[in-house]
Amino acid sequence: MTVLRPPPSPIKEVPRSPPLTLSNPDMVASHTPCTLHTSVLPPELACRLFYTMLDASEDWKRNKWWLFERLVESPHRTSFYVRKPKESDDDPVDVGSEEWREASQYWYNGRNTQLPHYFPDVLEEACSIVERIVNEEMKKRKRFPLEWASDPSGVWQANVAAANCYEGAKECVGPHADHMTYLGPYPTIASISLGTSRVFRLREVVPSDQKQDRHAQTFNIPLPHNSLIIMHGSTQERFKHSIPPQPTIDLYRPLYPRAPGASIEPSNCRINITFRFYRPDFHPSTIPRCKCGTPTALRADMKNRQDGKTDKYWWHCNGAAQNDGKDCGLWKILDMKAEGRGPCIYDVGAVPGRCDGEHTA
Ligand SMILES: O=C(O)CCC(=O)C(=O)O
Ligand SMILES: [Fe+2]
Repeated sequence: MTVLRPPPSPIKEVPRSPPLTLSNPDMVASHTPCTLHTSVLPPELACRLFYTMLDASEDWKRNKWWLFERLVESPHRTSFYVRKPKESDDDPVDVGSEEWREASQYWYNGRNTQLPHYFPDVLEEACSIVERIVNEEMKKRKRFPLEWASDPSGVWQANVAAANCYEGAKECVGPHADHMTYLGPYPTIASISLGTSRVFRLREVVPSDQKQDRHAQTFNIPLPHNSLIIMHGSTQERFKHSIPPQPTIDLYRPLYPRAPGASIEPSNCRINITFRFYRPDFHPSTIPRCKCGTPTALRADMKNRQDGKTDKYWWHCNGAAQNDGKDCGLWKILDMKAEGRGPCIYDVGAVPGRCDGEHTA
């Protein structure tokens, strides 16, 4: 007897797109959930901030963590800053408190560190300008249901900054999405670049149920001195970002000398500062701990994205990074309501922009 079977369905060829360089703000906005802004600070301020952070970077550290029984070191130096509280702050960040020491320590993968520094004055000056640009941009964009609903005006403010120094063409940071432990879902992160131009690379994590239909594309965005890239809500949920090593870089020649009459020295360093808002409802005291006794880390379930409202996030043990590569294996789903977090855009309803959780770029 011959059994007739339908012919096997042909394996679908999914076309791959080559990496695309996004060389201007319009291209960045149309392919990614980020916006690019050039010449953001007055040139003298940008130069002064570059010199201040470059000098400070002598004391910045290379992060160290355990990876498969090997202690590895990050191929760049990093540091963490906390904004000085304003007199009008209801709930100021106290840089001296144990809780903020813990949050800062988290930036260094759980290693013991000194207290974080307050923003130097020049960083404060730059931060006010960056905040203005971020808020103008956010007014034009839809808001996501799980974003923090700060106050009815929806003003974004940075309360911490992480800084990185990449010396030469080979220093880099590998592909990652920023942990959301203190940022919460759909954070806005404003990232300024000073010094040598480097490529910022974005690559989408394609959800498991779309893998049959499409491949991720790599986007390369050259970030020149004094440019700002804003990673808007959904960037950390959908994309990994990196600063890849390059075969060569162009030296940066500052516009101004360090002091009047001094000669101008070209530099092979890039300074990056990411301004962030650590949400009060993700205060260090509220972060679940695991059996290792350390705060867990929060990350988005990038492969199983939902509708913006019911997206999944996981608290997971972060102990392995420092505990000889051993973790306690804890994975626990974030439950905003049960954990008493919010208010989110979704809770307050009437806010500027749309809040339908639909993704465009
Ligand atoms: O240097 C950059 O532009 C990216 C830095 C970064 O990804 C980070 O600090 O999380
Ligand atoms: Fe990052």
